[in-house]
Amino acid sequence: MAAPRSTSTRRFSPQLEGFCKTASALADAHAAEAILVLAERPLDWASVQECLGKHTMLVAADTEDQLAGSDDEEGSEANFETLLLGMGDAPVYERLTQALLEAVSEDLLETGSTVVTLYSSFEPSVIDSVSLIRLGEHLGKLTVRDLRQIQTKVPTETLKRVIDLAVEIGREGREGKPVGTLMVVGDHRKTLELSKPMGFDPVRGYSAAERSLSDTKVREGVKEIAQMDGAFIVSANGTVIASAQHLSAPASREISLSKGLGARHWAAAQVSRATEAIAIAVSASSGTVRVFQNGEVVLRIEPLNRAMTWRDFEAEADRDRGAASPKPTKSAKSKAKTTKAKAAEALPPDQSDSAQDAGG
Ligand SMILES: Nc1ncnc2c1ncn2[C@@H]1O[C@H](COP(=O)(O)OP(=O)(O)OP(=O)(O)O)[C@@H](O)[C@H]1O
Repeated sequence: MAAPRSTSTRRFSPQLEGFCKTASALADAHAAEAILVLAERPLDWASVQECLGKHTMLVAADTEDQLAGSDDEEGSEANFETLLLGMGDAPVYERLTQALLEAVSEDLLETGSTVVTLYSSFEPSVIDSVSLIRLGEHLGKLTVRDLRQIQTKVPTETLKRVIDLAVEIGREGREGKPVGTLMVVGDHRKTLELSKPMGFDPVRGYSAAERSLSDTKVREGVKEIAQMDGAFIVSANGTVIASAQHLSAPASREISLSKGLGARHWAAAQVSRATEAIAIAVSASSGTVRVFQNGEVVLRIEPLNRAMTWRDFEAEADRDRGAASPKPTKSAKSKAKTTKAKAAEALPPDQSDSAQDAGG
């Protein structure tokens, strides 16, 4: 049984109280759906909750320690919905964005919600800022990570085009039905060696110009073909080389994926591990787009209800990739479940021979 967590060291300072009251008033004035606290250390959650009042409350933090006592687990003094970010030194703007994306993907917030956020922007670990964020406007302009940080031989223009197409497929589906797909971009010769047609390939026999993703008609055709089983193979210059392909890259013990991701996502992870290609998986069930490189998710884009635009990240272009890279995220609650099922999760559905091997 978990011991009750002590709050004795967590002061509810007059400053924190002032910000909580301000956040609550702001949420009332703008009919905000929720108040999100981005915490850098555990707070006196009971007092924070009391002060924030009746609003839906979320707390996001980088580590489980920082979230301690905030959720509805035994021994907690509050019942915030918690979001574990694991983003280390990422700037507050990125962490807030990730927290909001996570909240949307966990169905804690709607994509069009208005949210009041409390966070620390000037003095580390001290809540000193409050913002009113309209998610529709904010998240529509963002991706979780800067595309340019994906270091690949595939030109950014091609990647952007394929990812935009994937996002459209995930968001729009086809004729009211959700559609998932898989696109593998770059290193197409090696990718072809690891694939075989699943049946009829609709792009076969067309000239390269007729298969170029720079052409709107080709992109529309890809959306049609995406309803079929299998993967697209796209060259670095944005030409569709093949479609409806079954990928069978070798399993790697380095790969582990979140629970709930099935054969399509395992195929994406494995082909990106076995080749220099970038694999882009669109989940039919959620519309989420995941970009895989070297067996890992390096970018995740949630299906927002409006067109995504790409920001210019000049200021961050030279930043060290590792330091700037948010780790894969998960809410604290789903993480607990994930840990229990770890061995099972680490295996692709069709490779259940050795949990230890695959879990790495
Ligand atoms: N190795 C593969 N190569 C190409 N396509 C594949 C492969 N494995 C699965 N797929 C495609 O993915 C589809 C969905 O499979 P599955 O439901 O197991 O994947 P998933 O990762 O759970 O994705 P989703 O979230 O879209 O359901 C399959 O019908 C098939 O079209």
